[in-house]
Formats: sequence, C-alpha cells, structure tokens
Amino acid sequence: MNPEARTPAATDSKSPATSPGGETLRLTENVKLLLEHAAAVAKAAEAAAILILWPGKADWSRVTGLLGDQKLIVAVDTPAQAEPLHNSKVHVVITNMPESSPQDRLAEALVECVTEEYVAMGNDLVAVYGAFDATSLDTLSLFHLSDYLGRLTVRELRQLKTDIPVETLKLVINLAIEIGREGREGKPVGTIFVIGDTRRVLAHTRPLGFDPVRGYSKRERNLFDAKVREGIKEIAQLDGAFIISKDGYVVAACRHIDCSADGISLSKGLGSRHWAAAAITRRTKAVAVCVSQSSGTVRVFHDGEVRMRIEPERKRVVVWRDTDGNPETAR
Ligand SMILES: Nc1ncnc2c1ncn2[C@@H]1O[C@H](COP(=O)(O)OP(=O)(O)OP(=O)(O)O)[C@@H](O)[C@H]1O
Repeated sequence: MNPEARTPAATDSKSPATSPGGETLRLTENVKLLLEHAAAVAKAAEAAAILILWPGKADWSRVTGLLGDQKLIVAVDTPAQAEPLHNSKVHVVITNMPESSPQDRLAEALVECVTEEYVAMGNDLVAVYGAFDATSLDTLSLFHLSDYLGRLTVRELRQLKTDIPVETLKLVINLAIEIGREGREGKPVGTIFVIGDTRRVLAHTRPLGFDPVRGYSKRERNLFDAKVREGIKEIAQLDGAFIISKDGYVVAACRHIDCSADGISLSKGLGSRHWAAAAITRRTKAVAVCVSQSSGTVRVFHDGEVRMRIEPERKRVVVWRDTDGNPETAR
C-alpha cells in the first residue's frame, strides 16, 4: 500500500493528538502506514532498531504495537522531553538541538544511538521523522550506520572553514584517536597537534627543551607515512604540542603554547592542555586536535571552540557539540 495515497487529514479518532515541542503525535492513517512500513523495512534489512524523531508526546504503547518486536528508540530535543519516557519501554536519546533542522537533529540522534550503545556502528537502522512537516512523521530512511556516520564526520570537517585539507585533518584526528586508545606501554598518553598557520603558531609557542624532530628530512617528517606516525606516537609521551603543516609534515614537537585564554569558555573539567589548544586556535587560523591523557577523548578545536569530540572506544563516532557540562568562562 502506498502511504501517499492516503489523505493527511485521515486521522484516527482514537489517537491522542499533539506535535513536536509538547504536542501529541497523531496516529493518522498515514503515520500508521509509515510505522508499519518502517517495521517491514527493519525486518527485511535486519536492522537493529527503529528510531523515531519525535520530541512531543505520543501514545508509545500503541506505536510499539505497530512496530511489532522491533527495538524502538525515540529522539527528543531536551532532557525535559525525555522525562516522561523514562518509565516506558522505549529507549531515549536527546539531541540538545531544538532549533536545528530535522536533518541535523536526525544526524545527531544517530550519533547518540551509537554513543548510548543502543545500536552498534556496524548495524543498520530505520529512522522515521518529519522531514517536510514538523508537526507529523512523513519520512522513512534506512541507514547503514558506519557508512553514514563516516560521511557525516567528513562533512563536519569540511564545515570547519579552514584551508587545511580534509585529508590532513582526518589523518591527524585518526592518529590522535589511536594515541588516545592505545597510550604507550600500557600508560595513557595525552598530547596536542596544532595544524596549519604554522608561522603564526610557532610565534605563539616556545620549545620546552630539545626538539625530537629537528634535523630530520621532510620525507622523514611526513605524517602520510605510517612509519612516521608510529614514531610520533613514541614522542607523544613527551610534554608539549606538535606543530603540523597543513600538508601533513611535522614542523616541530615538544612546544609549549603561550597564549592568553581571554574570551574563551570551555566545559568544566578541562585542564590547561585543553585551554592551550583552544587558545592557540583563537589567536591563529590553526586547528588543534587534543588528546586527553585522563580520558583518551579527542577534541578538535577551531576558533577557540570545541568543534568535534570523539570518545576513545567509539572510533569515528563524533559528537559535534561539546556536551561535557556547563561552560566555564576564561580564566
Ligand atoms: N600551554 C601548554 N602547551 C603545551 N602543553 C601543555 C600546556 N599546558 C599543559 N600542557 C600539557 O598538558 C599536560 C596536562 O595538563 P592538565 O592536566 O592541566 O591538562 P588537561 O587539559 O586536564 O588534560 P588531560 O586530560 O590530558 O590531563 C601537562 O603536563 C603538559 O604536558
């Protein structure tokens, strides 16, 4: 049956009724058809779950009835909207982006589904959301999560508005993720990579002692070479930051960043390494990639702000907004 063949006004009189932001989802004939089709697609694709992007109220027991035995995840926009769902059988993710487009909220919800471990990166997932009509559900999509989230990561990198090639950013971020996950000889390692605008970056930093990459040829400092990356993992145990050119060469290592943190606000709990990473990207056009020694988390800074956050066990799962907690003002 074609859902489009039904009129949008064909409502189910037994359904409660409101829409996103507090109203109730009306289980119209079209919405019921969409949900039944979502269940059929999920079954055929062996999807791990069905995600419904609906921040308002709904009769979730009726919705789950329409979905059969499929796992249901509901994406809401705020913790307050999640509250009434806590005692129900549905899983909940919070986007924290009530003002954003349905597509951006969906992208965030997909990341949260993996981050909350409701589904795995290798799974397929069916999403139902209101792409065209925010007051209802009108669209059904099937995602292979690892492909989709990988593409989103690149899209997010492209949005950084920097002249640093995405390939260099990806390379350094992947290296940072590996350092955060593996550490060195069983010990956690933290470090900073400052990429691009190298002349100005060098002017805002000073050597902490001897520079372990000094005297090496350009070829021996090329991060696109796997052997060079292995060497950098060794040096990452030392204090200070790596300075990387936009084409992926290590220009200097073990540099102390001397930058004022004026005008910067970061989440509570982030220490001097992260403040230094934020500050250098506010004073220059560089992008900084910071690995936390205490958690293994990788954060990407640009223009003084956290633009991406990657948790250690969840390679390629990116949280775009810094949701560590309440922002702390510059100190
Ligand atoms: N301005 C700086 N430039 C370069 N490296 C720095 C700077 N400030 C701190 N670091 C490095 O960060 C290390 C850890 O500092 P701190 O614990 O305050 O940072 P943090 O942000 O909490 O990071 P982590 O999560 O890695 O502990 C220091 O020992 C030093 O090696």
